[in-house]
Parts: sequence; C-alpha cells; structure tokens
Amino acid sequence: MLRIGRIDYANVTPLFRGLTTCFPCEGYQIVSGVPAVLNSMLAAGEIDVCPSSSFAYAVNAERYLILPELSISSAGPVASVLLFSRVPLEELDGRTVLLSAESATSVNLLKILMSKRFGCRCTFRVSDSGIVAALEEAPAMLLIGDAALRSSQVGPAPYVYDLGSLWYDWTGLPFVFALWFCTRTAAAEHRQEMATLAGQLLVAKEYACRERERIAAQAEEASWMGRERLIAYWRDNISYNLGKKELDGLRLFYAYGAELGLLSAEPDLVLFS
Ligand SMILES: C=C(O[C@@H]1C=C(C(=O)O)C=C[C@H]1O)C(=O)O
Repeated sequence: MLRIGRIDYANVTPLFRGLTTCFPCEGYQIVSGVPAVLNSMLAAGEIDVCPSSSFAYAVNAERYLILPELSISSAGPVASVLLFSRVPLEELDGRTVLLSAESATSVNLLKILMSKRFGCRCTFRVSDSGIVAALEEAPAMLLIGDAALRSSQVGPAPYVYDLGSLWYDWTGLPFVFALWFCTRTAAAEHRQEMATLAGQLLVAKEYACRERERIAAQAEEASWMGRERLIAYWRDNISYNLGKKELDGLRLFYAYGAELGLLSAEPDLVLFS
C-alpha cells in the first residue's frame, strides 16, 4: 500500500478531490499534515510520496525523485504565502522577522528576497504565535497556507507582501513552492504503483482545473473563505503545473539558496519515470 502525504491546506484540495473522485483509492493510505511535518515524515521513510516543500527536495535530493508535471506554484500572487508587517518592508533591516513553523520553502524564499532583492539584514526566528500576538512581539511575520489565507481576512497588519508577487516581479519567473516527490526506496519497491499514481495525478490535475466550482461546493474551506474567493484562489493564484518556466524558476531559487549557504549545493532535478 502506498502511503501518500496530503498537505492540510486549501491549496491541494482540488487535486486530492480529483484523485479520490476519478479513481478508487482503497490501495492508498492518505496521511495529512502541514508541510514541515510531511517533509520530516518523508525524510524518515514514514510516507512514500507527497506534495511538499521544494526546498526539502533540495536538502535530500539524492534520496528523492520528482513526479513529472506537478507542483504547487504561482506566476505572480499566490495569496497564501504572506509577510504581514507593521512597517514597510525596507524598514525591516536590522529587525527580527518571525517565521511560520510549517514551512521549509517560503522561509528560505523570504531570506533570499530580504537579502538579495531588498538588501535587508534581518534576524529570523521560527514562531508558533498567532498573527496578532506575533506582531506585538516583532514587526513582521511570515505565514503560509490556510493560516495566511485566514489572517489576510482579518487584516492584522498595515503592510502585507505576497511572496509569489515579490519573486515574479523580481525574476519574471514562476515560483515553485512545492513539488510532488517520492523516496527512491518507495519508487524501487513499489514501481508499478508509483507509476499508476503519477498517471492518476495528471488526470486529477485536469479534473481539478475543470471542476473548480463543483469542488468548491463541497469544500470545507468555503465555510470560512467564501465560495467565490476559494474558486478565485484556485483559478488565479495556485498552479499545479511544472513546465519549463516553473523549472527555470525552481533552478534559480536553488542557485540563490546555494549562493547564500541555505543549501549545501544546487540539486539535480531527477524525475521519476
Ligand atoms: C503556496 C503554498 O505553498 C506551500 C509552501 C510550502 C513551504 O513554504 O514549505 C510547502 C508547501 C506548500 O503548501 C502555500 O502554503 O499556500
């Protein structure tokens, strides 16, 4: 049985709805968690495959394979990776910025942007605080996923920066927040099942784009986000594609990560096939 991680956020809901609607999934064990937890479970071999932090792929690339044509990315605003700040971004130089404990990619994207794009030297600290308490402790905090979506509805800070937009405006490239990747061990032991899943996910991706309204009508997230806003988020912000431009953006992220010493080296992008 394949053990599949599922990010606990609205960003993957259409894809998983596509998977479970289009295919019998009794042969799959689906385990939910935030990206940081899924990253650790995959590294420990406790799950076989999941959509998770593109940064986590790079840290242990020799142990993983990327499922083709899949990602969680954005070409412009992503809406769910947000820096909430009490002051304009340029004024964060020399200050402390709090970081979501759920992320691996976005925290490193923020470090790259602050250093290379804005020339700000910040102290970064991971925090579990809610956004209101966090902004009493520090001038800014990065949130991802549903916490970012929910906080943006409350409007806790005068300045809100979308990291997908900051990256796109700077580089002209999409940003790949998450990849689907599996352990090489699972790919070897369950080759046929993994190939079947990889194919099913491409069908699920088509379904996810075609049936957004139907999926939103049944989605729990509509209760707090509103159905129209949820549909707009899936349509206008989140992309599941991994084409040439996304791969160029991913390679550039890894190059900056290596340059700043956030990664020991730029990883090879090795696909499951
Ligand atoms: C677009 C998003 O990308 C996410 C960001 C991740 C990270 O920062 O490590 C990991 C998975 C994605 O869920 C989001 O959280 O909404």
